Amino acid sequence: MTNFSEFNISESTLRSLKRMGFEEATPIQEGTIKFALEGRDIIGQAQTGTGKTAAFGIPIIEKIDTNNPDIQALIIAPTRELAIQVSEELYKIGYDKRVKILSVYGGQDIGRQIRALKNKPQIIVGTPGRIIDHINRRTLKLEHVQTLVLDEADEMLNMGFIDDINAILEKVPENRQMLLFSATMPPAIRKIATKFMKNPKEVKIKSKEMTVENIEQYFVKTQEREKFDILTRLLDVHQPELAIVFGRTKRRVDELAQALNIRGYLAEGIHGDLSQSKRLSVLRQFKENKIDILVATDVAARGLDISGVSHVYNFDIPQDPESYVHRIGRTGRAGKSGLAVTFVTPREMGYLRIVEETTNKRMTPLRPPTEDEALAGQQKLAIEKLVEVVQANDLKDYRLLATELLEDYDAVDLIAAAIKSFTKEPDDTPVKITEERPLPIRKERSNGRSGGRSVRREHRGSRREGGKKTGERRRGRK
Ligand SMILES: Nc1ncnc2c1ncn2[C@@H]1O[C@H](COP(=O)(O)OP(=O)(O)OP(=O)(O)O)[C@@H](O)[C@H]1O
Ligand SMILES: [Mg+2]
Repeated sequence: MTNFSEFNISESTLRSLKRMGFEEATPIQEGTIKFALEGRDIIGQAQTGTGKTAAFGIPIIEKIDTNNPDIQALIIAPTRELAIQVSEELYKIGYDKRVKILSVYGGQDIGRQIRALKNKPQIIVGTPGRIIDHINRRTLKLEHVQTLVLDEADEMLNMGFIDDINAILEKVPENRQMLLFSATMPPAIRKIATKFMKNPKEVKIKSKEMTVENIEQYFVKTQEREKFDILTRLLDVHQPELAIVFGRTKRRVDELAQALNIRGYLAEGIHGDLSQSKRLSVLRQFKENKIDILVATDVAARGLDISGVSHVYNFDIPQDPESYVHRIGRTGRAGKSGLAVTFVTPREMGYLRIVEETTNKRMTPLRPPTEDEALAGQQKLAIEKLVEVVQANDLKDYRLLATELLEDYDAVDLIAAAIKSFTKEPDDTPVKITEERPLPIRKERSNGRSGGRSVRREHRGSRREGGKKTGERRRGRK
């Protein structure tokens, strides 16, 4: 690995990187920064959580002329959450150089964005729909853009943003540099890329598997109606630091979040029908550990970087292997370890095999924990909490009471009672989870890795979230 100081980058950026704790470049950064600085178009593919944001962010910051008030770089991302996250990372990289960055996305007051645009940002990070909106209002001038980035390019095309992206491309100078990044690059996107790009340099970080090694991957074969109890037992045994549970539909996510709360877990759902402010507040609560479990549709999968996510549960197996890669990639980021469990009904085993074929990695079958094992998991946590209280050494006001109690009761009974009261015992309060129809029966992909696209489109309607309430357009869906 190369230390950032060995790249041809400025002192100010090096200082910012150092403050961020970045010392060595990750492989994708090492493979792309030099070419990006030279002005080459790039198609960059590397596993989830391996620093693709900085791979385009560092050269962009380097190239910004801070004396020039024009918008010099435009980054397009599929969701607002991601647009915000990318702008934050760029802000950090450009901190010492004092680069001005603005994010624009649907759901946020446009007047406020228009005022912020007057403040002459040099980099814009935005979602396609809102960028188009600003172009139409003539509040966003892109004629001096030198670098254009599509983060999660394949997802934006899947979401039907191709017309929007075409329209945006028409507004940026033809001789701009274009950078395309994602962990998955299905052949269709390469084809489109070559249409838009000039002699792109393809940088693919070679690895045996498409998913990172440090994620342990399991599957549980189970009937639909048993999934929820298995999930709660797994949560009890695993005791995740933070977990994401993915569900197939918005209804599923709402029901799961509610059911988890009924059973005593701190969970919140996130999906495209929620208001912008609700989505952001849920995400903030999750980042601040005020909730332990985020229940999400694929909306939360792409690109989000939340430290502390130790476990990912696919309550429903995703319909296409790319989604799987991005979903489980929310854990095991930046070299940390993670664990992913995918639930699969017997009829859906074909999908599991397709995922494995694509990722080139087999999932280990996992036996669902028993109720006793779940209880043992919770008791272990209770003991940890109890010991923490003891170690905090702040029991002065309780010692006398304890001594008095010990005159009447047995010491072991008292401790057992304390553990019991700290233990979240398995709970079978009835919950409502509407059964999802299993995915249509599928045989293994016949033509290897490249056949996913058409299948993905067919079932689009049932999986994807509509953009109606979100102010984002999703065209191109027939
Ligand atoms: N050189 C580095 N040294 C240390 N940490 C890094 C480095 N580069 C990036 N990171 C950190 O690694 C994490 C993952 O980076 P990033 O979000 O860019 O991954 P990604 O490749 O875009 O993943 P995804 O495919 O999920 O979008 C972030 O927290 C980021 O700050
Ligand atoms: Mg990313």
